[in-house]
Amino acid sequence: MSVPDLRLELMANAEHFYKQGWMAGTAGNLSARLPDGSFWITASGKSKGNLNLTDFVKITPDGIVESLSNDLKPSAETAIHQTIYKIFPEAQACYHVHSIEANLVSRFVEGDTLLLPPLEMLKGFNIWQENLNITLSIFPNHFDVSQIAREIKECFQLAPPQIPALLIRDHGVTVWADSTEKARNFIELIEYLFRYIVAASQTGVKINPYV
Ligand SMILES: CSCCC(=O)C(=O)COP(=O)(O)O
Ligand SMILES: [Zn+2]
Repeated sequence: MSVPDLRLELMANAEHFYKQGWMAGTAGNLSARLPDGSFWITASGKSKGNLNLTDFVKITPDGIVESLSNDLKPSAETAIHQTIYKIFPEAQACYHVHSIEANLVSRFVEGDTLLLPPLEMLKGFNIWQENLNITLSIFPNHFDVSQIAREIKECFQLAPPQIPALLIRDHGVTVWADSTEKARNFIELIEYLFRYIVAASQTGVKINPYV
C-alpha cells in the first residue's frame, strides 16, 4: 500500500489557513515529519494560498537541506521547526501562522505568559481540569530566528508548556501535534481563543474568573 504524500496535507491546510487570512502575503510556514525523521517544510517566500508539490524542501534529521531546485530555500523559520521536533519527539507536524488577533493579544501583556480563557475549547488540547489556569508562552521576535529557536529550547527544557503552542510577539503562533490533522485543529483552537481574548477586552469581560 502506498503512503499518502504529506505535502498534499500541508498544501490543503495552508490553503485553508490562507483563506482565513492567517497566511497573507507569504506569511507562515508548515512542516510534517516523515517516518525516517526528516521533514517536509514549505519553501521560503511562497504564497501559501496555492502551494504545489514542488514548493517544499526536505530537511534530514542531521539538518541537511534537500532542495528540488537551487531557487528553493527552506522557510526562514526552519530552525524553530527543528527545535520543536527535537524537544518533542512525538510531534509529527508543526504549523506557524500570522493572524491579526495573535499579534494583538501578544501586546496585551508585557511579560512572557498569556493567560488563556477557561473555555470548553481547551478540551481540544486534551485539558480536562476545572477552574483552569492555563497560560501560553510568549517569546520575543528577534531578527535572528535562530535566537528565537534557542530561547524556545531553553524555556521548554526548563518547564514544558501546558499546551503544544507558543506565541512570538508581534509575529504569530506556532503549534505542533502528532498528526497534520491535529495540528490544523490546534491552530483553529488557539486562534479561536485569541479572538475571544480580543473580543473580551472590547466588552470588559474578565478573561479568566479563576485567576
Ligand atoms: C511576510 S512573512 C515574513 C517571514 C515570516 O515570518 C514567515 O512566517 C514566512 O517566512 P518563510 O520564509 O517561511 O516564507
Ligand atoms: Zn513567521
